[in-house]
Amino acid sequence: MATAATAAAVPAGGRPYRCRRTRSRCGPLRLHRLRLPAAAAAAAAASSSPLAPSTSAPPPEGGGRLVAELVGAFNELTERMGEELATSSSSSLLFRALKLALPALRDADGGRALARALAVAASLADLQMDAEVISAGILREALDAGAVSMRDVKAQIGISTAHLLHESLRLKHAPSKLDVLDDESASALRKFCLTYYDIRAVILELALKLDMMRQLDDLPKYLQRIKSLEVMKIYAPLAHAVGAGNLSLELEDLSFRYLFPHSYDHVDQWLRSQESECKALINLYKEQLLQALKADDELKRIVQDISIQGRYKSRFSTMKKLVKDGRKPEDVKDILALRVILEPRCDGTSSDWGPRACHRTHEIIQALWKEVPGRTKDYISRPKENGYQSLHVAIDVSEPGKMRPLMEIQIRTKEMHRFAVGGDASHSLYKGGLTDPGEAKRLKAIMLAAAELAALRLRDIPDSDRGVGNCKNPAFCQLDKNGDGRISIEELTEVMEDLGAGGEDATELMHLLDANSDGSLSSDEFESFQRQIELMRSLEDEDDHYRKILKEKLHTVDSAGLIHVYRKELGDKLLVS
Ligand SMILES: Nc1nc2c(ncn2[C@@H]2O[C@H](COP(=O)(O)OP(=O)(O)OP(=O)(O)O)[C@@H](O)[C@H]2O)c(=O)[nH]1
Ligand SMILES: Nc1ncnc2c1ncn2[C@@H]1O[C@H](COP(=O)(O)OP(=O)(O)OP(=O)(O)O)[C@@H](O)[C@H]1O
Ligand SMILES: [Ca+2]
Ligand SMILES: [Ca+2]
Repeated sequence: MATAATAAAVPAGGRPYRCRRTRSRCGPLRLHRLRLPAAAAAAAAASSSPLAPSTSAPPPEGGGRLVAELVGAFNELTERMGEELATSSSSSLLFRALKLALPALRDADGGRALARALAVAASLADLQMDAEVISAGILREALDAGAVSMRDVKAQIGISTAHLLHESLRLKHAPSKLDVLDDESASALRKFCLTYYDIRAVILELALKLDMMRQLDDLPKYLQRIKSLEVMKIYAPLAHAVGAGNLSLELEDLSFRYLFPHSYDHVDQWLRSQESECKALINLYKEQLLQALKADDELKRIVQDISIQGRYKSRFSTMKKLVKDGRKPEDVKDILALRVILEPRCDGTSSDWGPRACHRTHEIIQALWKEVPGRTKDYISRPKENGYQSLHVAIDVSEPGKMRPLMEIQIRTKEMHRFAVGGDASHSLYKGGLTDPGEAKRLKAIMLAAAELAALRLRDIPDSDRGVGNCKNPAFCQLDKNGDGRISIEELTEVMEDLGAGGEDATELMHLLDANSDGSLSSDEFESFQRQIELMRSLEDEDDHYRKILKEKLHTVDSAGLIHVYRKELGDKLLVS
């Protein structure tokens, strides 16, 4: 079964993932517990992949394995956060949180607890949350499991992380305040959450809910439905309200799947049957349109920047359109979608350069593709009551003998886009169940204030020669405590002890990685170790990918095979008896 995570062709909102190092892991959330099997190490040594470690050292065991997990998880998180958020203070905070969580969770729930904690942290990093929120995400599972205490968190991580954890524990019980989960009480509860709880803790809770929804198969059916209902009524709209677009889409799709499995299957089958082709088309059209717009002389004169976003519609959003007014699938005009965002030149003397650029873009589109008559909406000439401005056209991308869903193109200026995302016509109002523009403004102000305060706490340590700009390899800098450019045996022993391993493990790891036998690790030696860790993690990802495919394939065989025949026969027989 396709997951909601695969539904969006291109991240619809939020910022794209950025890879600082030349690694291939900047994709959807996949963070796993690191295993270092001997076979994998042999594969690493034999591999011609550029990721293959230059050292043929066997993979570390015991405490060394914990260090490898620590470094792998740390690298992944800082990479997902992006360079400007991963300040020296943030790196240090994350490193400490991982050091506390790893030994506490390593063996809990067969390793799944650690994988869950890291997946939550990865979601938060993808949402571009700060290191305090991410560290709380790492530790929440350990706190729930009783493996660390609030006192540990306060002492070893800091008061801000402890506060977020405290808030998120309070939030966990918020739905129990309701007797019935109807629209009115759900809306009141959402408002309550956004008013009385720390907004960053709300976001942490959303990431935890996403993780819970991804594991829902493990729960009994009735719990699956109760949890899905809560997510549908409370958490998905909350995610829209705080602007966590992709997260809300996935929450919606997952809860849709558990609440209405038959309807979900219908929509899923229809969307899936054309998904890969349509996603490829979106990327192709995006490129074609960008080239055409950039080549146009008139546009060149009045516009200084053009960007295009694309997306494939989610399962739940499609279902809503289909049932809204009983329309046919071919009448849903935004299954494929592009959005052109134009930035008029600032030296423009004429104030209508924005609208002119949008209309010129429309003409170029008309020359390129087949516009569906009567489906164009010009909210630029006639803005919506809430002030929303954009020009919408529907394009028929079918070919002879090949019917396809329609493609919507939204054309707007950067200014109009800002308003559609954060102004009175904001997406949080449009989708987030907020009815009052004042409420959206209040939320935005709270968000900005929270970010400002967090930035004060998390900025680079002044006068530090180990700030982000000076530290090419943050994991190395965390281990090289005295900043002399080498990781000594004392430094390695210290981290081992923090992870609950002994000094002899440090000696063993040093022996394994110290290629020139000078008794310490240079940055080059450490980078070889990191490449090895990276390779192991990519093998794990592949394994995970294959496992998903096999699960799906084997399930298909099951339902068409003997078990299915048996079940049907039994059902038929019971019916006539
Ligand atoms: N942020 C924001 N986006 C909007 C608003 N109104 C419309 N949109 C976007 O524009 C798209 C299409 O809107 P319309 O062209 O008005 O279409 P519609 O009347 O919703 O028609 P159907 O898509 O056919 O149901 C929506 O799916 C949104 O993506 C708004 O007030 N705020
Ligand atoms: N034409 C488009 N091009 C690119 N992204 C879009 C386009 N239309 C919507 N999106 C984005 O895709 C995400 C999901 O949108 P979705 O289709 O569920 O709802 P919507 O288009 O905003 O509203 P509606 O339910 O009325 O269609 C949102 O982040 C939205 O901004
Ligand atoms: Ca050192
Ligand atoms: Ca050395």
